[in-house]
Amino acid sequence: PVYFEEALLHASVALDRKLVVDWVPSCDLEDSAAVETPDAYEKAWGLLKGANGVLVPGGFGDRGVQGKILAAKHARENNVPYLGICLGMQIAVIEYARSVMKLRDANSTEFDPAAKTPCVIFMPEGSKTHMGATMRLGSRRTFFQVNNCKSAKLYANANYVDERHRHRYEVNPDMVSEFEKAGLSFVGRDESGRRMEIIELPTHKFFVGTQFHPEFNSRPGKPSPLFLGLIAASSGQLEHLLQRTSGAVSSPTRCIAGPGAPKTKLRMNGLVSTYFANGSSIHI
Ligand SMILES: NC(=O)CC[C@H](N)C(=O)O
Repeated sequence: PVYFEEALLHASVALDRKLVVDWVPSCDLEDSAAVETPDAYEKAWGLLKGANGVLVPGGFGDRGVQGKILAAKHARENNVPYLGICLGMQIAVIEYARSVMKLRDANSTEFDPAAKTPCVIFMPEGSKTHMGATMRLGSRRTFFQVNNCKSAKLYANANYVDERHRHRYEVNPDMVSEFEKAGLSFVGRDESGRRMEIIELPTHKFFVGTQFHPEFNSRPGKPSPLFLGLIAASSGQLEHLLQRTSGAVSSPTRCIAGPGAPKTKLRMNGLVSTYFANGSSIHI
């Protein structure tokens, strides 16, 4: 979780906004919590609904997954900026399949090995390419498929970007065209074109999911482009930022208020899980 908070901070400092991070245990958003722990349920939904942006980070196992799906749905339906990282991208895909495409059985085979509509699947070649290890790890290249999407603009219209990975499952490549027909764009892919790396909802203010972990490459003074996008979208500065990063504005104007300008309090929420523990812990 340290990486996420630091990446959020790097981006907030660059955009001159005060960051308020509320960690929401995703289990508390689930229907069962309304009955079993009503106070926690009220609190979790209050934080989520009050947030200017939502981050759902990575995780393993199925604990708290339903709560994360509800958070992605809330962000998607209410035009709240959303960044889903790794598992956070996979659950956004599952949510889209279930809610928008009416594929009620859609799931990841990580959570249900017998899923009738497996929209996220175990990477078949993982074990072969990594000498017995099943995790796809380390820096890999993502190629942008289109240059007018938000993430390509945030990465300064690069043709490709190298970011770090840590996963065993991936979007089912056989369902990609079905998703794209239903409006979900897969704007970044690996060199084969079969492995999905970045999703976007073009009609949404900022709804982005990445199979990679952009937080690992964020540094003070050199924030992750996608975290900048999340914070900018959460504080009404995305258009200006995109003009700057995509080169439409040539002079290096700051996209934010200068020193002494009043600060906007940015309240963000997220849901999260830590990397190694299961899904229900805390976050932004
Ligand atoms: N780091 C992650 O979020 C991993 C996501 C998922 N559990 C996978 O293995 O693909």
